[in-house]
Amino acid sequence: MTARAARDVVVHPDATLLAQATAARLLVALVDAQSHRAPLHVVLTGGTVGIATLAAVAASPVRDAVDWSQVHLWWGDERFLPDGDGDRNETQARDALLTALGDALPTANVHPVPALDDTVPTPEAAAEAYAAELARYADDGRQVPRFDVLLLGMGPDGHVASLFPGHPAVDVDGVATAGVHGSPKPPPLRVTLTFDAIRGAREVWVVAAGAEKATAVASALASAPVSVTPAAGALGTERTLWLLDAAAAADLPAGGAPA
Ligand SMILES: O=C1O[C@H](COP(=O)(O)O)[C@@H](O)[C@H](O)[C@H]1O
Repeated sequence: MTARAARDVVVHPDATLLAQATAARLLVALVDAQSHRAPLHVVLTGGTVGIATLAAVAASPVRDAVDWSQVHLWWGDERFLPDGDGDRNETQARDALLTALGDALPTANVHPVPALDDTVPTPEAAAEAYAAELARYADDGRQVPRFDVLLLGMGPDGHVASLFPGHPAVDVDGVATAGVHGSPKPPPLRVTLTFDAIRGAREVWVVAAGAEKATAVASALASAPVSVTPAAGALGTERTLWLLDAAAAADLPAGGAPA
């Protein structure tokens, strides 16, 4: 399965509507997919719009149309901090959505990146343990499950997951995860999916809002080198979708983005 370089772009008026529309899109995508396959594997993102999207999922009555017992949740990246730290993407996702889903979402279906503790002292140890968990759900000789939807936020520098411009993790291949040191965005220690893992997803959705992201959005959609704008390398095998607010789309050519 080869990732496709063509990208679709949808622009919403503002960040609030972007999060609500992304939540609606995600819920319908899950309901549709559940009509013909199970279980589903969804990769969550941290970041401003990513967490607002999860909160919008929690607030939607359509969430009850999804059979959450057949949905597995993963993360595209994690800040390497102790369990329960408020800066962990997992903690924020639990607060925004997972707690609200309650018993509908079995605990065993939630696969956070291991947190910093005595048994997991380094990002590399967490990355290795997370890769092992991913491999448990993989088939067809793959390293990760066939993700149905993989959500990614994007930083103003063009990073996705914890793949930062010029950082070694951008070039890691052959493995599903990597430890990250010296992230330019705090905290410095992180764990990330690699591009190998991301590009195996059926659908990759990059969600970004705000004028400070406009330059990186335009760069990624013009297929800049991933060493410069990592988001350019975020591709799905069936679809790559960019979901933007008007401010983030401001530097795109009129009418959207080139493929
Ligand atoms: O640190 C992170 O940042 C990005 C983007 O965050 P945003 O607040 O600028 O939207 C996010 O995608 C990533 O998961 C997270 O770890």
